[in-house]
Amino acid sequence: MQPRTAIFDLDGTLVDSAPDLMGTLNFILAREGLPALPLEKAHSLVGAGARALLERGFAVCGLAVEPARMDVLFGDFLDHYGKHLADKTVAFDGVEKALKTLKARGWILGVCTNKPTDLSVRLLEALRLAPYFSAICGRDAFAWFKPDPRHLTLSIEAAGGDPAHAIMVGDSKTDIDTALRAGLPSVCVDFGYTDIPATQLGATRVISHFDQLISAIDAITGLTAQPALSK
Ligand SMILES: O=C(O)COP(=O)(O)O
Ligand SMILES: [Mg+2]
Repeated sequence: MQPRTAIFDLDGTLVDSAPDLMGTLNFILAREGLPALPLEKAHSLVGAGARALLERGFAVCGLAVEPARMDVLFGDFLDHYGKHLADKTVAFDGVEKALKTLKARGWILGVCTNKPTDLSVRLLEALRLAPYFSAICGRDAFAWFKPDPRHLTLSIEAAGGDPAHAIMVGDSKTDIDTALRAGLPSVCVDFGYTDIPATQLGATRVISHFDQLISAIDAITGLTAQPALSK
């Protein structure tokens, strides 16, 4: 059988990174004399990359920032976050067990995230998850990024997989839209960072814990096998 590829989103899917992302956002806001935003705000702020997080954070505080000033703040954000990216961030429960099981079954694994590639690699290394992945492709890895489907299809190819035999696992509208545009099935976790309920995003399957990932994937691969079986 053709090896299959599972591509994972990072923030809100594999890792609960909100405490460190929001910690850095609040560090920048405090420096600008603005009040801290609560951790729960991560649901509406995280998902489109660090720059969007920063811009959205200032917008929530009612402040429009000039692009040139935003460039400087973004540099400061990356600098601070880079030093704190694994302070409080942990993998979601059951992640490593699920990755191990998929690997043992011969699946190719990869990451497709809107986080910068270098930070994504460093975070996954700090959490000892990097060795599971054949490719870790951030927002800057290609000329396109999620929800552009080429970020996903190129990540699959970078991992050595075939987009015709792949699935996306994510937590947000961005991830599921990307999978839909690429014509791929998807699994959406319902514990990530999104204001829209996971069940409303159009994913093929929704899971509430990584312990449910393997059966969700089995159901999807069973579904994709059905047309061939009925021929
Ligand atoms: O950090 C972000 O805003 C996005 O990251 P994700 O694509 O891994 O969810
Ligand atoms: Mg995410």
